[in-house]
Amino acid sequence: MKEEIGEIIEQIKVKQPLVHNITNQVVMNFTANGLYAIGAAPVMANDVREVADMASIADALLINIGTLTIDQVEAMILAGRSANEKGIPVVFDPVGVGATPFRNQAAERILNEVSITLVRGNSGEISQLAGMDAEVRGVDATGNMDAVKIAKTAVRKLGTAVLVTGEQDVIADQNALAILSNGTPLLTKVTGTGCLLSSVVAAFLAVGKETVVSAVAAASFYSVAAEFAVEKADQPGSFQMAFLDALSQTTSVHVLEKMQLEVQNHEI
Ligand SMILES: Nc1ncnc2c1ncn2[C@@H]1O[C@H](COP(=O)(O)OP(=O)(O)OP(=O)(O)O)[C@@H](O)[C@H]1O
Ligand SMILES: Cc1ncsc1CCO
Ligand SMILES: [Mg+2]
Repeated sequence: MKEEIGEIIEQIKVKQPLVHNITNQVVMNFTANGLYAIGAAPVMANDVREVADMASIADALLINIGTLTIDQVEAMILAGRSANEKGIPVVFDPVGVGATPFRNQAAERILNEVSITLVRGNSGEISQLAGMDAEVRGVDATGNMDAVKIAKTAVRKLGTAVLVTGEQDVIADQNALAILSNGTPLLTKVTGTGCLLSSVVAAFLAVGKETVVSAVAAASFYSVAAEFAVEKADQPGSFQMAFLDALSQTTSVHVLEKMQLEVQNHEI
C-alpha cells in the first residue's frame, strides 16, 4: 500500500482536484485555505439553484452538516445525486449527528438518497450512525470508544467506506481495515480540523483509484503534517497557521518515513 500512498500524495499537486464543499459556516475559510495548501482547489456553493451544476464540474463533493439548515438538506441531496450521475466521489461528514433529531433525520435522508463513497466522523458520530450507544456532546465525541469496533459496525450498517478519527484513525471498507497512529492532540483544540480532513479526503479520492488506500493516504498525510506543525507552534492560534504551512510543505517522502500504519486485509 505504501507505494500507492506516495503516488497519490504526489498526484494531488499535479492534478489539483476541484472539491465542491457544502459545509458549515464555522469552517468554510479554514477549509478553502487547507485545500489550497495541499495543492487542491476549493469551491463553496450552497444554493439549490446551482449545486447540481457545480457538483457536475467538480472532481469530488463534500457534504458536511455542521450548521445545517432545511434548504441545505435539499441542496446536499441535489448535489449528491449530480455527483453520483457523474461518478465523482462523495464524502459525508455527519457533524454532530446524535445531538438533535433534525440532524439525525437529515443524515438518514442523505445516506438513503445519495450514494456516499466514504463517511468521515469522530467516534461519537460514526457510532451514532452505526446504531451503537454514542456519546456526542455538541460536535465533539466524548468517552473512550473502540474505534475499530465502531468502524467495522459502521461499514456493515452503512455499506460505505468509513474513516473514524480520534487518537488513532481507523479506515475501513468491506475488505480492508487500517489503523493510523500519527497526529497530535492539539488538532482537537482548533475547530474544523476534522471538517478540513473530510475535504482533504475528498480531494484524495478524486486522485486515487481505491477508496481505502486514498483515505489512508489523506489521513496519514494530514497527521504527519500536524506532527511537523506542532514542532513549530504548540499553542492553538499559532498551531493553526503552522498547520496550514505544514500542509503545503509535507511531501510523500516525509509521510512514508513517519507514517505509523497497521493494515488488516479480510472481510469485515
Ligand atoms: N487524541 C488525539 N491525538 C492525535 N490526533 C488526534 C486526536 N484526536 C483527534 N485527532 C486528529 O484530529 C483530527 C480531527 O479529528 P476529530 O476526531 O477531532 O474530528 P472532529 O471531532 O470531527 O473535529 P471537528 O468537528 O472540529 O472538525 C484528525 O486528523 C484526528 O486524527
Ligand atoms: C463548532 C461547530 N459547531 C457546528 S459545526 C462546528 C465546527 C466543527 O465541527
Ligand atoms: Mg466533526
